[in-house]
Amino acid sequence: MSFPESSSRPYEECGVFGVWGVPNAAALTALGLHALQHRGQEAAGIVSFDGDTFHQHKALGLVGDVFGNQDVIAGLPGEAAIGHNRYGTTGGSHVRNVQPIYADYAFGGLAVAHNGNLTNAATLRKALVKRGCIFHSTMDTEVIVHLVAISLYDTVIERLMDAAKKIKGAYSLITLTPDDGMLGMRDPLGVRPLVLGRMPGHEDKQGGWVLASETCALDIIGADYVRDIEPGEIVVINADGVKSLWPFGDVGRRFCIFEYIYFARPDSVLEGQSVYEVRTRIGGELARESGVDADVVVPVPDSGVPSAIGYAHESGLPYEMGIVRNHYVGRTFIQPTDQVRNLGVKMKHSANKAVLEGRRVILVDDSIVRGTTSRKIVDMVRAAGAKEVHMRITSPPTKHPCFYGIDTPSEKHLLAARHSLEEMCKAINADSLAFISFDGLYRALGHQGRPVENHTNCDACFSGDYPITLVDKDGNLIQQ
Ligand SMILES: O=P(O)(O)OC[C@H]1O[C@H](OP(=O)(O)OP(=O)(O)O)[C@H](O)[C@@H]1O
Ligand SMILES: NC(=O)CC[C@H](N)C(=O)O
Ligand code: SF4
Ligand SMILES: [Mg+2]
Repeated sequence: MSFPESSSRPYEECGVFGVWGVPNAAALTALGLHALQHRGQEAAGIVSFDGDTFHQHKALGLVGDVFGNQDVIAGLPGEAAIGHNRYGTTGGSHVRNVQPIYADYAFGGLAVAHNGNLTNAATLRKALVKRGCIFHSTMDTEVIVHLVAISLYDTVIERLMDAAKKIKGAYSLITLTPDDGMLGMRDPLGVRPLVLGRMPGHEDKQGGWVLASETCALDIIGADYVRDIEPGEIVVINADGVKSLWPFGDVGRRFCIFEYIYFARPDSVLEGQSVYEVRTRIGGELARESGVDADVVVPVPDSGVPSAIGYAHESGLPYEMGIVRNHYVGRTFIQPTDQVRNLGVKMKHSANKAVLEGRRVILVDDSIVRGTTSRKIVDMVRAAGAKEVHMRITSPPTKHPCFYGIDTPSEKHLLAARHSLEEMCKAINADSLAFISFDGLYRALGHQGRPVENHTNCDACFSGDYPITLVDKDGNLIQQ
């Protein structure tokens, strides 16, 4: 099993979704996964439970391709279902690496869907294989399935809690069991999101429950947002309602700050904050920190849009669509080689001469990873006749890989890890380049600045301050 740092791809993560106590749960799950498509485009899967038997369908591809056929949904009966959109962090893009993972135990079946990445999966896997466990995939998630199997506790919930105490890393999990219902679980620091929703009831029947990575997946099926699952919380959802368990106690919280900057959909609300509003505020902070004389503010679509609106508002400059996005091309970083990725950027964006010609342009994007997008866009904007191009980025420089569920490239591929600001500016051919400061970013989240102590969020890909031990990478356990 390879650790994600070997990856030459840019980043992405996964979406999880589950429904309990609602007719046609699989159809709702397919809709929920559709709303979460931006979180993973490699593979999709659903496992349903009809009160007696589990059913599953999973395949490589987009949700629409995998679940576009009514017969497929009809083959997933039941009032409970969980689903997963994958972009792998540990384990390649193969048919055997599609989630949810389903396993048959002596106590019955269990399905698991995971967003995040375990930092001790390789270490645990080694030990599990040694004691006879036979793995069917190369995903980190599968160690959870085996830890549940070998646990000496009686109930599934106790076994899952036992497994949770052995794994390290980031995880938002949804599991489906025959007797205990649907379970949702967030890692002790709550690095990845997970929200609870409820379907409206009808006549004397109460509405069922929904778990999802983001609130946009509740909206698509008409579910009401109830609350976020808390860091370290396990919710058990069944006919008795929602019961919370706290196996870890309170160890703080470190929600991924990049969810706000890039991953999440702008119409989602995470940890009580609208993603759209946070992004527009980051744009405002950026305009205050690194304003420049110019004629027009242009977003790099899609993720640069809300921040460019905030930047334009704060600077008083007009906001214009100087770059038009082709909506039939997905996120560029899903392309596996640099050559294809370069072409992908051209396929995806085109310059709008009517806005750019003769103008001094401020471009706003969320991040520079390899620099592929910025370089292409700046050249494109110049070729369309822009007089000056100033690049403004709504994250601090990305200098470190993520080990918590985002498939970032290793340091050697990260432009900011190896170059100064001036070198980066030159590399992307811009007239000026500025990133949001850490304090500006945290101000946009409602803080005074980046907390010196009692950190509230994970920002390790910018700061190198990893809140959860990187067991496999550092070899701690292996040495022990
Ligand atoms: O420096 P790079 O390696 O090019 O990566 C950075 C780019 O990748 C992402 O965009 P992407 O087009 O993937 O997705 P989006 O449509 O959501 O902005 C991100 O928004 C940056 O624009
Ligand atoms: N990006 C993710 O959240 C992926 C989940 C899991 N680590 C996998 O590789 O399948
Ligand atoms: S390292 Fe970056 S992307 Fe990964 S969890 Fe932390 S903030 Fe998010
Ligand atoms: Mg982008």
